[in-house]
Amino acid sequence: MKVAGVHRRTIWPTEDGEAVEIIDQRHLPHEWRVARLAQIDAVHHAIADMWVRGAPLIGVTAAYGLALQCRHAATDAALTEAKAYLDGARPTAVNLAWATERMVSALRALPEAERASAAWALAAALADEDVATNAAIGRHGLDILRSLAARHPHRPLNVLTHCNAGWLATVDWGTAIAPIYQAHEAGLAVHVWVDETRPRNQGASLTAWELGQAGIPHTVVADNTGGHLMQHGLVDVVIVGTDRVSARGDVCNKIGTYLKALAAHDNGVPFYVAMPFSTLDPTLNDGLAEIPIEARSPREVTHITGRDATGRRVEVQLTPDGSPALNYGFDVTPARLVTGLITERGVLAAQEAAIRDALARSPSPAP
Ligand SMILES: CSC[C@@H](O)[C@@H](O)C(=O)COP(=O)(O)O
Repeated sequence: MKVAGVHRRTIWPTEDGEAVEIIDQRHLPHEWRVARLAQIDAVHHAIADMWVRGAPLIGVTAAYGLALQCRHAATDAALTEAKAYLDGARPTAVNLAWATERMVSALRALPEAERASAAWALAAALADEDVATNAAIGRHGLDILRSLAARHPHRPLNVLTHCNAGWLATVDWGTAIAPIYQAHEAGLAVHVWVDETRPRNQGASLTAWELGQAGIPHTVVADNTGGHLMQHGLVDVVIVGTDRVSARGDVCNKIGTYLKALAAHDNGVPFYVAMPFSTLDPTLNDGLAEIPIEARSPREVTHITGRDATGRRVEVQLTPDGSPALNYGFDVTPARLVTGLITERGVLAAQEAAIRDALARSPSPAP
């Protein structure tokens, strides 16, 4: 994706090879800040405190964290310890454990002396793989958008999305937003309804910023607006990302996604989920019962951060002193409400047989 006309990824190794750099997303959309992560502790903190966020980007960042740690200790025990430490940074997005597992299982097969350099190369390969995967998701999703747009040739296609499953949530392209980028590049007129996504406002601050950088028409709406828009025929399709999908196709994503799926179902609006296979958790079946849901600080609900009239970043309190708040980060949408899963291997029904068949059938696209 281009920022001010320059193509960038969301994570990259430094020229001296001593660290990785990331965009500190806490400061967007008002300030562009890059942070250097040179130790596993810094990587853990950047994930837990959401300097980086979005399931695929969390995974790749953790892979680099493991690679940095390998320079200090690369025994089997050290790898296991580093993996457990990083996996604990955020519990819901399975891409984190997926990426560290890919790293550890490949590194264990190597002599200890070769592990540090191999780990760095492997983390870079995972980053490249993420880009190729998301580009493929974009191509498959574009086919859906084209066929929906053909029903309304004289107006833009209205897509609603929740949270940020765009470029900033991955290494490049995004998952749910990748088809929108590709539609825009192909000259298909698209307009995006962007849910603000309380409490951390990833839609209002990140998705809106990304789409603005790309020149894609969009409108930010309060989270409660989607149902009304759908009742009035103003949404042609919903596309969201996901943090973990169970074997039978239940989809965990940012809190509030389930309500959008219910509204879409009630109004006959297709509800698609963009899912790289790194987000599939084939060990779980009943997503509602089994997917761990991250509970974050109540302060994210009681307070809100933005820019004041002087341009200063400020945090203000919304709630009365002493009112308790609860902050679940994610919810689960049952498979029956999902029209289809847009994956790098094609568009699948959110059903166990289709998912397992695709898992067995074809490899992920080459980086
Ligand atoms: C391609 S990102 C998919 C999901 O990770 C995304 O939709 C989401 O819920 C992100 O949540 P976040 O808490 O900002 O990490």
